[in-house]
Amino acid sequence: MISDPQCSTLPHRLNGTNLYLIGMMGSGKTTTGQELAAALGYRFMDTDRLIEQVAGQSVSEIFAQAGEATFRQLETQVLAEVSCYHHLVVATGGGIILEPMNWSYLHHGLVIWLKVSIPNLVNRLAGDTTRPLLAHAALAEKLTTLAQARNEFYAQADLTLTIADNLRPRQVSQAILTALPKILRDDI
Ligand SMILES: Nc1ncnc2c1ncn2[C@@H]1O[C@H](COP(=O)(O)OP(=O)(O)OP(=O)(O)O)[C@@H](O)[C@H]1O
Ligand SMILES: O=C(O)C1=C[C@@H](O)[C@@H](O)[C@H](O)C1
Repeated sequence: MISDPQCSTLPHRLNGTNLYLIGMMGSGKTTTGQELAAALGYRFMDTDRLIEQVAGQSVSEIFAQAGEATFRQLETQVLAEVSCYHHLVVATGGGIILEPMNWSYLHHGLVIWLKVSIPNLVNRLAGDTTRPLLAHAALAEKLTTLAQARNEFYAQADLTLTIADNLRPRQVSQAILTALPKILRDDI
């Protein structure tokens, strides 16, 4: 539940507007998104998990068997469907920001960038084998290269939250709740 009285009118002011979390792999979109959804009384969805349900395969299997281009098509298809609903917190795939068409769906809601330092991402993702773009690569170097190519797209978010390395998921969620009123638009 929302504990800060300043944020207690937030669910009403949001009026069901979806919140889309964007950011690098490991930035905490899923973990934080679940906290945020619970605090707002929203449903939580994760585009990677929805793609896996549609395809009947894991993200790694889709990349290996059908290739990244097919994964990206599925990602756009899933995002288009998700954007038809409301009262959702959506954890998006790290690369969803690369496809211009995806922004037309993301902008149906409010877009929040979880900006996490590369060393912190490395700590979180070391040993994780579920992210195909990080397989067979030196983790810090690969994450740095991806971030350099993507940060200009992540920066198109409505809200950027720079996450201190020691901030727990619940504190990140609380920081989003505190910052959201400042970016609420009149047209939502
Ligand atoms: N604030 C946090 N503090 C410490 N660990 C965290 C925090 N947020 C997430 N983590 C951990 O980092 C890992 C990655 O988190 P998560 O899966 O939520 O990231 P993600 O952004 O959804 O990644 P992806 O885009 O690859 O699915 C998990 O092990 C999670 O427990
Ligand atoms: O950053 C990326 O491009 C990706 C992130 C993951 O969430 C998955 O969407 C997939 O592994 C690709």
